[in-house]
Amino acid sequence: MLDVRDLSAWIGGSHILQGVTFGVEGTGVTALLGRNGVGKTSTLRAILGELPATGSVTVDGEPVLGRPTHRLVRAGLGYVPEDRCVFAGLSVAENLRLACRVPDPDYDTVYSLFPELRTRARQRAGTLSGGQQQMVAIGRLLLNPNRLLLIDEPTKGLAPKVVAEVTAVLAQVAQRVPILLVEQNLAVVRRLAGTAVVLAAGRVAWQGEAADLLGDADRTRSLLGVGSTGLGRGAASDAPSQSSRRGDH
Ligand SMILES: Nc1ncnc2c1ncn2[C@@H]1O[C@H](COP(=O)(O)OP(=O)(O)OP(=O)(O)O)[C@@H](O)[C@H]1O
Repeated sequence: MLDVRDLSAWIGGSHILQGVTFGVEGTGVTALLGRNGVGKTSTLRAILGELPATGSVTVDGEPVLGRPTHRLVRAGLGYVPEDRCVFAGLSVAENLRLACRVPDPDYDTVYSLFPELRTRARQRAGTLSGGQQQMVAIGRLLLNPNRLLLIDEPTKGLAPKVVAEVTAVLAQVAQRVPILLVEQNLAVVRRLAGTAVVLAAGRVAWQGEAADLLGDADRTRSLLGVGSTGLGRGAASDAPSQSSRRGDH
């Protein structure tokens, strides 16, 4: 449903995306992977019109590259950036209400997936844990109809138990709407993704079935710089460079 072809973008004189080409199926989770700094976030931002880019991006055959971001969001591309962007000074209910763009927002789905958002409706979002803020960020997208969700590192910095909770919720969300997921935690990728696209130095270095990537330790190591052993152990056990990541609960 999403087709990205020859996407090219520059940031401050650096050629960050150098002809990225891949597709996203209309169901399930496609993981966008790669070592730090290879251009995963930039790819999402280019698709969404936040980063000027050349090439072609189509959604269900409709060209969207270069359209303003708000138009793409209205057309059904939902985005959860890495920093989640919840309004810290507003309550959970206010954060949700602000996101509504349709007359009949789907609170039933949101509250069935995230019961805590109802019980914490009056709590200021800034006082929520990282995992709860992630729920707000995903929940507010689901109030509106979506054709595709682009979610950037949703488990980054979260405690293992919370990673497992967020992962379980994403699995449920993926049954309703396809997800393009940037994720460093390979246990999460293994649990969620049917397809994987691996970037290296601004290009697609590999794409195929996620199980084929993660089942091949040498390939995983050469493409991602991490081993694939023990992937089933715990949700946070395989993230590279976790020592440099922020602790959060
Ligand atoms: N605003 C910016 N100014 C300068 N350089 C940038 C900016 N944004 C990204 N870059 C550079 O572009 C490259 C790609 O960044 P990007 O965030 O897309 O990578 P990534 O694969 O998502 O990395 P990570 O896994 O660390 O989040 C990196 O080298 C990064 O330093």
